Amino acid sequence: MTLMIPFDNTYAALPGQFYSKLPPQAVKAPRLVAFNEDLARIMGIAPGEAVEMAEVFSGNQVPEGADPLAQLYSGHQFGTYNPQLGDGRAILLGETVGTDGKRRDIQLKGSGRTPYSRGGDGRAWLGPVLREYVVSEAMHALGIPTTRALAAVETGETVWREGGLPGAVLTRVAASHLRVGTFQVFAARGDKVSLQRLTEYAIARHYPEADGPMGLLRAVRDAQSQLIAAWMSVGFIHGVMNTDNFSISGETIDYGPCAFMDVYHPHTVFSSIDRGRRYAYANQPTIAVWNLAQLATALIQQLDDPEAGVEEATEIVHAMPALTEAAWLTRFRAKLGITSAQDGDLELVTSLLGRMAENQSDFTNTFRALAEGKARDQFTDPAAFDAWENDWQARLADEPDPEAVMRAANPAFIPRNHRIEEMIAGAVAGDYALFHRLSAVLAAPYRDQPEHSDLQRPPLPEEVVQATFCGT
Ligand SMILES: Nc1ncnc2c1ncn2[C@@H]1O[C@H](COP(=O)(O)OP(=O)(O)OP(=O)(O)O)[C@@H](O)[C@H]1O
Ligand SMILES: [Mg+2]
Repeated sequence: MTLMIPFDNTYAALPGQFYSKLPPQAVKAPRLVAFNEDLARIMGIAPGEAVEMAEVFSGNQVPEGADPLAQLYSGHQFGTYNPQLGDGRAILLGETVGTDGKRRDIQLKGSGRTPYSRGGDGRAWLGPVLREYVVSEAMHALGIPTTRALAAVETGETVWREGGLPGAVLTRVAASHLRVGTFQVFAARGDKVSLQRLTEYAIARHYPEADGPMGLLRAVRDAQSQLIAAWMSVGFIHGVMNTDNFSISGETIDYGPCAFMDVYHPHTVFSSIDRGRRYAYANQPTIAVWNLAQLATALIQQLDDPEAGVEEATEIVHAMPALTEAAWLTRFRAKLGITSAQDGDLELVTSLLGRMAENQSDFTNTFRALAEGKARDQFTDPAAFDAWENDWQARLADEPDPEAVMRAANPAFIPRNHRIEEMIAGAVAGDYALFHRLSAVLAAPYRDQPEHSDLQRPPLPEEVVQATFCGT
């Protein structure tokens, strides 16, 4: 068996301003720890022996047909513009077109220094690599647009963070790695030609029906409002929604400090560096609008008269909150078993969420329990649920099969933080059992799997993860 990746590269054919071409840096002793056969199959990749795959997915061996490069981008980090970021620890190997006709990037993350590394070492350690592997695959199984994980390799090298940690490389797959920041860097430089080229490229690759820069803006807005609503519906907190982590394709990207909420509270933040709570759970829709406004600002720079584009761009951006709210309401209706729309639905949802916040309710388990008639147990004061339940039951009267709707909208399993941490601790000690179990269970998050009910349990007080770290 020889690994075969049918590369078909387009980004590498763009002009040189968009990237730096260089191979990944070799590592000492690569060992393949995970390979996603299902994803490989869709991508038309023929797997090879583990040893060969370890060589390729660590970056030690550049596979035939790859055209490795680091992409240039910039971005607003916590609201402050950083003029040059770029892949400081990632290498795009190239693209494939899958058996489903979809074009996907294949990128190594943690593959060594590049011209964009600034002070960084270009590396990743095993913890964040496995976190991104499990959580991104869980998001996919939840039905939420996301980058995916094709492989994970331990490098056999030590990465220095707070102390010495095992190094690793993630092979990430994405519809593309175009970010809002990819546009911002050329707008900031006043490079209209590159901006136009990039706009054409993004339209051709993601939104062929879009008409010009404003059509692209509209398409990104629509995709992102759906995405944010989907995040909200599963209690996902991205944690670092900087414009360089905001994709043009509408996929979730960069699983650095992300986390799923256990106890519901709208102000929940996990990321240790998000001291201003900018990226709190309930702020995500607003931040998405802010990010879209940065894309709008960048895109209009390519117009002959940027001022003339301001009005249309503003209108497009201003329509985003209503679109996100509509998508949000559709999702939360489904979480209550409702498929039709009636006045009062919004109040029904917000009233439940308010009671959950006051009663320490576990977000995932409360919604899942609705279909099982056990939700009142999730409230410190069950009477708070009873008062709401009457209105809800009355609303369900016209719904043909609310239970099936709820079971398809409310996952039984999410990647809970304390389990992710436990998995990482295990893997660092050489035990991948929990990694494999989480991967298997989270592949079917809407299915009852009573033999894995321990993975549904919220953390005990001593297990609660207080903070997640970008220190990746
Ligand atoms: N260890 C590192 N060495 C060099 N550059 C790094 C390192 N970690 C992060 N960076 C760079 O810092 C910037 C912002 O980091 P961020 O945490 O958003 O990215 P990331 O997690 O590496 O990548 P991505 O957004 O591709 O998932 C990026 O330009 C990234 O490449
Ligand atoms: Mg990033």
